[in-house]
Amino acid sequence: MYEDLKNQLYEAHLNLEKYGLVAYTSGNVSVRVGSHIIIKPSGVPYDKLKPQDMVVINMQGNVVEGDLKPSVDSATHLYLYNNLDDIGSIIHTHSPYASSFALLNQPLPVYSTAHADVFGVEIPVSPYAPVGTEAIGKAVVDVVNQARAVLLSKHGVIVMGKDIQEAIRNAIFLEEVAKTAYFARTMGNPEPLDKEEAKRLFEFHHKSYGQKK
Ligand SMILES: O=C(CO)[C@@H](O)[C@@H](O)COP(=O)(O)O
Repeated sequence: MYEDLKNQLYEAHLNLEKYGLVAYTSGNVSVRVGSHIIIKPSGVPYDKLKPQDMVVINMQGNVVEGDLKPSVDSATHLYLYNNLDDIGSIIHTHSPYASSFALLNQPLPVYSTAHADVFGVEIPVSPYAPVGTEAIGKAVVDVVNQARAVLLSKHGVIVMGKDIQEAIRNAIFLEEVAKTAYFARTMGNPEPLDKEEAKRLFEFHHKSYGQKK
C-alpha cells in the first residue's frame, strides 16, 4: 500500500538528518492519506531505515500494514490529525536550537522577517506531557496557533503542514529562526517585529513568494 508516499516519507526522514534536526532514532514524520496514517517505525536508526519499513495505521492506531511497531508518538500524531483538519503531515524533532527554547519553556517571538514569512506569529510552548499517549497531542492542540509549530516543554518540537513538503519546510525554518534568535539573544536584547508588519510579511510570503502565480 502507498508505495509512493512511503518513499516520500522515507526521503523526508533523510532530510531531517541532512538538516541536523534529528539524530540516530530521534524524531519522526507521518502523513495522512484518507483514513490512514503512514508513520516511521519505532526505534529504527535513520541509516537502517527503508521505505518499506513505514507503518500504515488507521485512525484508531491499529496497524493496517507493516511488520514493525509504529512510532512511540503515534498517539500524538493521531490526536493532532483528529483535531486539526488542515494538516496532512506532522514532524516531531529534537532540533537543538528550537528544543533549547522548549527546555526553557520560552516561546519563540517573531524576531526576524524569516520567522514572519513562514510562521507569522510567536511559536508557543505546550506544557510537559508524557511520551507514548495522546497527552502530548492534547497539550499541543490547547496552544497551537496559525504557526502550526509548537515547542514541547522539556522535550522538542512538533511542526505540521498541509503536506510532507510544507511540514519539512516548517521544521527546517523553525530550527533556522530559533538559531538566529539564540545568537541574537547572546549578543543583546532583540525586539519582536511589529505584529502588523509580521502579518503583512506572512501574507505576502504565502501568497506571492517564489514561483506562485
Ligand atoms: O522523543 C521521543 C518520543 O517523543 C523519541 O523517542 C522519538 O523522537 C522517536 O521515537 P520513535 O522512534 O518514533 O518511536
